[in-house]
Amino acid sequence: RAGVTHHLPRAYLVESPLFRQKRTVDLRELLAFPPWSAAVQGGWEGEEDQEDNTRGKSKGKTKKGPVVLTLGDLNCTARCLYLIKNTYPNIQVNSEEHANAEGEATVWTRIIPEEILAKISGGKEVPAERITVWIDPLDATQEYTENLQKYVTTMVCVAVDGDPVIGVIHKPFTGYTAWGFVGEGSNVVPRASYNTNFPKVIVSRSHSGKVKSFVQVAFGNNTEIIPAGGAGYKVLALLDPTDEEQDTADIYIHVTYIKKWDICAGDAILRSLGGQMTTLKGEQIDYSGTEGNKGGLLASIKTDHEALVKRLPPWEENKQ
Ligand SMILES: Nc1ncnc2c1ncn2[C@@H]1O[C@H](COP(=O)(O)O)[C@@H](OP(=O)(O)O)[C@H]1O
Ligand SMILES: [Mg+2]
Ligand SMILES: [Mg+2]
Ligand SMILES: [Mg+2]
Repeated sequence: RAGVTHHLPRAYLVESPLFRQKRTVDLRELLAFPPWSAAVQGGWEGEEDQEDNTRGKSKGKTKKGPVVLTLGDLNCTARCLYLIKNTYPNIQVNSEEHANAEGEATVWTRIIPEEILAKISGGKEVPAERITVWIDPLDATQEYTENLQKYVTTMVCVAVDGDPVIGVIHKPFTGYTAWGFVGEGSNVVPRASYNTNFPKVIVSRSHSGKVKSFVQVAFGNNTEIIPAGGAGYKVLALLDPTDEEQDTADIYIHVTYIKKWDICAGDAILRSLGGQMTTLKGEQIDYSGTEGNKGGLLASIKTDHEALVKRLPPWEENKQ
């Protein structure tokens, strides 16, 4: 018996404020997470004044404000991982890029800015174990190397029990940011209407597989197909973002393998607006566990999504 006396009663631990603080997360804290909170709040102007100024160097000005160097976002990966893991060891963080976060001394104060407190009500406490964060510091890498900057985004997504809940898609070269919080709101809106009889379909330009014939079988040989880079960019094409450099489309289809950090943020934003992103068989995508999505993608909004799924030809994952 003597050996167990040093154990504190479990009830004591669970009631301890310290214990609770580390194990439940107010989801609004994650929307307000410092590396992207400036973007969520609508601008990068204050960025260089922030106490913690490691996010990225200003690379000159556009009429919409400073352009943030994409390398800064890669650097953010290390900080993001470190800050989240250090504060909430039980949150699962999956990021496309890995960097050594040693020596990162920044502290996350977890203060939620007034603007977010005003827009999103409380009661969003979730046990950390149920949260998975997906980070894509650079989406449309191929296009970035071709200097096609309009396609480039950085994305963050928070999933709870595998469901996408918060999504942020930021365009570092124009400073535009779209975010959505399922059940709470979004700073972006859908367009007034969508043509799904003869839809304009946006698809990958560099990982296309056999998407063209797939789309033509589904919607006809004259279907307008828009090849574009970036999964974040293609989701924004379904909405009405206040960003000039943006194609528009009625649906987004992807037929090859894709990773969950590429799609979770777009899925969350679409869901926050009543839209849907599913596999080509119409299944919800689970944003916990493994990083790959093998079922392809169909994204739509203000549309009978199931009816679209029915119009798609048979699809086999290993034939793309
Ligand atoms: N078949 C595939 N295998 C792995 N990643 C893929 C893929 N198809 C698309 N992706 C990734 O999904 C994102 C959007 O692709 P696309 O621009 O072709 O539509 C890109 O993310 P990254 O640029 O972050 O790597 C791309 O690498
Ligand atoms: Mg990649
Ligand atoms: Mg990506
Ligand atoms: Mg990437």
